[in-house]
Amino acid sequence: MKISYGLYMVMTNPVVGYEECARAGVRCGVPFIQLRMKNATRDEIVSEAWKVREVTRGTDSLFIVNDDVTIAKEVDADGVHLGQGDMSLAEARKIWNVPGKIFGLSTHSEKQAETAIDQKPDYIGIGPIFPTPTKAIADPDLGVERAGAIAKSTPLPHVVLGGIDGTNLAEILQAGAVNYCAVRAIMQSPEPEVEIRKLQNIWAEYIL
Ligand SMILES: Cc1ncc(COP(=O)(O)OP(=O)(O)O)c(N)n1
Ligand SMILES: Cc1ncsc1CCOP(=O)(O)O
Ligand SMILES: [Mg+2]
Repeated sequence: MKISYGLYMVMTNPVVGYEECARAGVRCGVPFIQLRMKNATRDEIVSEAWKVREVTRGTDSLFIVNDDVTIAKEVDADGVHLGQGDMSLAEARKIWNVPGKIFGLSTHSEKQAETAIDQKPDYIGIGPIFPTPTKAIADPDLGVERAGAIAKSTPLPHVVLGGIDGTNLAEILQAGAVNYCAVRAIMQSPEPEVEIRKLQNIWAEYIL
């Protein structure tokens, strides 16, 4: 799994719709595209998940389903992302025991990032960096320096998130993060491709 790639796109309520947003991500070569539909029925999620599966199949974009390993398995996604309050990675791996599938895990503190190592996720999420309305009950924000320090010290691949946009991405990279999600910054745009490319350009200028 790539370790330094920049943007990991999490799709929650994109104004252009999930399928179109996924197409924009694929056109931009975004390596991970996550479907994160909160407050939707299982049927609604499965229906969108199949569309995103078709859009991403055979492309450079891996398709990750949030929260529910049974949906990830049903639509033959490339991976699942689980939080501290979701099913454990061990349980999810029992349900979806297919080599090569990606299992991501959220962390919200130094301790959780440390504890994650034994669970052997393919990557960890680290956040939130800033307060965010995107997650209904978000953990306390870590701030830029603390999130960067966790990103630098963990031996696991990471992606930081929470309140990231074009105005603060550079300072977040400066603090030590390499990969990041920006949810509202992309989802609220009628032209997600434009926003994705802006973020990718900042990252490329900073990291490459
Ligand atoms: C890449 C990535 N990192 C963290 C999260 C958050 O997952 P979780 O803590 O389970 O919260 P919800 O997203 O389910 O509300 C994520 N989805 N993706
Ligand atoms: C799902 C999640 N987990 C921690 S912060 C977050 C949401 C980040 O969204 P935004 O980029 O809109 O602040
Ligand atoms: Mg979750």
